[in-house]
Amino acid sequence: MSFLSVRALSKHYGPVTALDAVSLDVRQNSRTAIVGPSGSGKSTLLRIIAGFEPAASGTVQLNDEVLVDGPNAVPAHQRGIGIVSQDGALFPHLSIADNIAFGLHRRLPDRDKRVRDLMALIGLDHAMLDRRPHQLSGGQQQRVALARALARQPRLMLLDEPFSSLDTGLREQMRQAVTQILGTAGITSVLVTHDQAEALSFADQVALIRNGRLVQRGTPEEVYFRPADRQTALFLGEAVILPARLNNGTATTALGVFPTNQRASSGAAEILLRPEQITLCAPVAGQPQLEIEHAAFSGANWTLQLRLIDQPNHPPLHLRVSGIDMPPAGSRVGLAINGFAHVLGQDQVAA
Ligand SMILES: Nc1ncnc2c1ncn2[C@@H]1O[C@H](COP(=O)(O)OP(=O)(O)OP(=O)(O)O)[C@@H](O)[C@H]1O
Repeated sequence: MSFLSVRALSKHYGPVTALDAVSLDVRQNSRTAIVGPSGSGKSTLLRIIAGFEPAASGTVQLNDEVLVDGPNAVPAHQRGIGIVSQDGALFPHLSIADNIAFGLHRRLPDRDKRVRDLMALIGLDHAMLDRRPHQLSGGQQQRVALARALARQPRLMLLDEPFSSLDTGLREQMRQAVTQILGTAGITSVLVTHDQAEALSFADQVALIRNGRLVQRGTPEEVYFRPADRQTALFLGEAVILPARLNNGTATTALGVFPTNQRASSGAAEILLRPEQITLCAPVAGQPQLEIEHAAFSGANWTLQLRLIDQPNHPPLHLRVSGIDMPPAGSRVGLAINGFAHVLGQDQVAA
């Protein structure tokens, strides 16, 4: 049952088609991440849902209430939607308490208590209530922005790249904290990000947009291991993509014969393996053998360049693997493949 329903939403800026008939369903109490390259239309979609931008055509419904029907739209402040943007946009001249209370009615009897409860929810000390935003760290300011948006008890929370101004460690920490806060508050949320790892770890549904079109949506595991096409595969993470000949549920490739996730397909195709599916092993007679040409250590992983020994014309294979005892450059190895190779479709949208 869809809580937020977007149907055939289109938007043009002069000759630019920012959104081209995008449809998306979001379940209540779920977390959706909209991911895509820069300029793909993610923020435009979020801004139309929020009511900051009119649509050319299409509809948006929230809990069966029509918010957008072509150019007709319910005003943003009547939608019951909260939004947290990249910079948080706190009012610099107001205290933290007043920033959070901004959305609450002035005569609300338990106003102070609501503010204190929200401070507790976002994990900030009450002693910070009298400070101004510039006296807080970037991560703390983003928490306050979230508390301010939560104060209005929104039906839906929109998060527009809310972690992108934070540095890596804090980003991860904030992502976990926000996921937990939204879960505790039971609020349906939609996150826009161009960071695929962020999308995969935040959401229970990932929607991938390219050139204004929805290319794929599914669980993080579905879109990562079974991407719709080559571009999507490469966008969502590191990928080993190989030409293959399909037959009866197997793919014959330069690296060997693997089971595929599409029994019915046959003929020439490209298959995808994620680096996590590949491990190095001792060379096996009768199986393709490889030589390690370069091995670069980067802490948790090694990045290897491998040469197929019996196929001098085959391009080198680049692989990220983990391991403590890495054989030195020049060593011969074999590869073991875990799970299924995914058969890639044709790219859905021309680049
Ligand atoms: N106000 C505007 N006027 C003209 N063109 C716009 C406007 N806003 C967005 N666009 C164009 O619409 C397209 C989609 O932009 P949008 O901001 O939605 O992309 P995005 O996926 O959010 O990108 P980013 O990740 O860089 O923020 C882009 O080609 C952009 O240049």
